[in-house]
Amino acid sequence: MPTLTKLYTMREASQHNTKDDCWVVIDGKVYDVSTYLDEHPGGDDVMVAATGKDATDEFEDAGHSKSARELMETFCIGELDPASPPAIIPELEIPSKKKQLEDLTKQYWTVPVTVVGVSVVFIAALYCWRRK
Ligand code: HEM
Repeated sequence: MPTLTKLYTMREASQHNTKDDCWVVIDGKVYDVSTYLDEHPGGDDVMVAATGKDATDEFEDAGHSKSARELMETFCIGELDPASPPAIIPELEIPSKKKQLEDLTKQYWTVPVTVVGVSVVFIAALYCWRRK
């Protein structure tokens, strides 16, 4: 009989990214390490920093022992949905054509308006000074 594994998307896993609620994704599996953070010999910060992405490389780079790997399995809550995107891609803000045009118009008007304004004040001051 096939085992029923709960599947999570990276987006879902990435929402658990605090010291009270921390999930890490290692080698396609999702681990809820919330209760282990305080005891983790590598510290809680590294674990929180490893959320929201595939942390396999970080995990392997730390050179975890066989017993660490066995302990790790006790925190496994499921697997990463293979159909979901492997990483969170921040939505790009594409400025609309109207906004681009507005910005450009603002830029082009600021300099001449400032120059004309300063010139008018200067000429007025000069005129007043000469009339004295
Ligand atoms: C379920 C996940 C994890 C478990 C159960 C776990 C467990 C452990 C254990 C037992 C050790 C002590 C050394 C050993 O026996 O290998 C350790 C050390 C360490 N872990 Fe983890 N770990 C996990 C995830 C991570 C992740 C995701 C990172 C990095 C992003 C990380 C970084 C480290 C580091 C840097 C050390 C070395 C600490 C030192 O020796 O100064 N661990 N971990």
